[in-house]
Amino acid sequence: MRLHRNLVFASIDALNEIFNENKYADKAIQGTLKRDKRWGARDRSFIAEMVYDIVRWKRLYAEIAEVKEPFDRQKLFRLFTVWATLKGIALPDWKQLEDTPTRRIKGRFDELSKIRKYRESIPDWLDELGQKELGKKWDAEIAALNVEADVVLRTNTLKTTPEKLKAILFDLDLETEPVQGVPNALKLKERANVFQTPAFKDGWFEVQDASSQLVADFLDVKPGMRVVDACAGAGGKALHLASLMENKGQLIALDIYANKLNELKRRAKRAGAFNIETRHIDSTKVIKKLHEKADRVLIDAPCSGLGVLRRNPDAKWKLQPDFIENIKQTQAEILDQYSKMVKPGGQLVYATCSILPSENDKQIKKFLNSENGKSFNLAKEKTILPSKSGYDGFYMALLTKTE
Ligand SMILES: C[S@@+](CC[C@H](N)C(=O)[O-])C[C@H]1O[C@@H](n2cnc3c(N)ncnc32)[C@H](O)[C@@H]1O
Repeated sequence: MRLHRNLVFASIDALNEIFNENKYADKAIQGTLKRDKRWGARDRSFIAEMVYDIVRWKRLYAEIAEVKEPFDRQKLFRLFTVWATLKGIALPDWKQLEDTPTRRIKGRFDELSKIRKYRESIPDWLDELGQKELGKKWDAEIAALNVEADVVLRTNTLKTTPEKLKAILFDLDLETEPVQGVPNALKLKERANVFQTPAFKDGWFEVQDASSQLVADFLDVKPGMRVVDACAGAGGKALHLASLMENKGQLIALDIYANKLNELKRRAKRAGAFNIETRHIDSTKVIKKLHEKADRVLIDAPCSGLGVLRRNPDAKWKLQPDFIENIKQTQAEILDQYSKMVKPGGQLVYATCSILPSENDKQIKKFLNSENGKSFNLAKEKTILPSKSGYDGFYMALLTKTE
């Protein structure tokens, strides 16, 4: 592979924005890719791959390169030389790359790979937390969370079928395959930007990981029901729920952020999902008005996001232990208060994209032992681990409220 100067320099700029200006990796990459219209698909994937890799392996590469934060441009180039050397890419004779000790890089990589926190490139606190929560399973999970995620589509059954979607994408040279156990999912055989396709613009599919697609199914909604999606955000699961409800009945999408609900409305229009009503949670009244009114409630709770590190590698560096402690408190409060919206005999799903038991089954156990939780029974629960499934880490529990 020949390294192109403008692509490498643009990637270094993106890394500077991520590490020194606190930008999210996906936003920094998106902005960088817009810079030069002449860049083709290969150039774009080079930038995305290199930047994501260096973000993902920041700690390991910095140890190998013997550089400490803050990373000025010279240090960023040293991280880049580690990346290129480990990938077996011949380095050009640019002055920024002079005196790269290639053999030493490989030696240090072998040495540091013996220690998990370096091998998996994670902060000390995260390694300790993972070990404490998952014990022997942590090794395999953190390794799986460092693998680049597949692109999975969810067919919008309000507009088409997986078979038709597969055929339409095939005509665009986008090959897909079904995902076992996830009926409306199609996995891309090769990464591609699917957002430019007419099928996406016409609302035939959404990009949604296979594990995430199991959440709406878990709630067992039926057309004509009143369903509340209590933490709807920009609506990934709400759109899925609307399609399972065949646009019949009422789907009330709540969130504390109005801007996310606006995005949901935009997506719903594209998807042809007409039974969604958004309500901004700007006071406790919004929840009180819905007490005992819903056949089904989905709590897709705010969480650490540790199950989706594959697609957000910079979360390793942005997450803090305090945030996780606070979010657990929020999860408990949400379960306590929002469960009141379920009708007697109705059902509730609590879900997270975390692999930590303290955010998942332990949170549910605590709720079931609380005053409000006493009227619920655990019908079933599912923990999806990335090492076993190959998809994102998720947890979901279905609770039934007594009549
Ligand atoms: C995991 S995300 C939801 C993702 C969304 N359901 C989807 O499928 O695209 C959690 C959401 O909870 C929202 N949230 C945080 N605190 C909340 C609260 N107290 N009440 C309701 N929503 C809350 C966040 O704004 C965020 O959109």
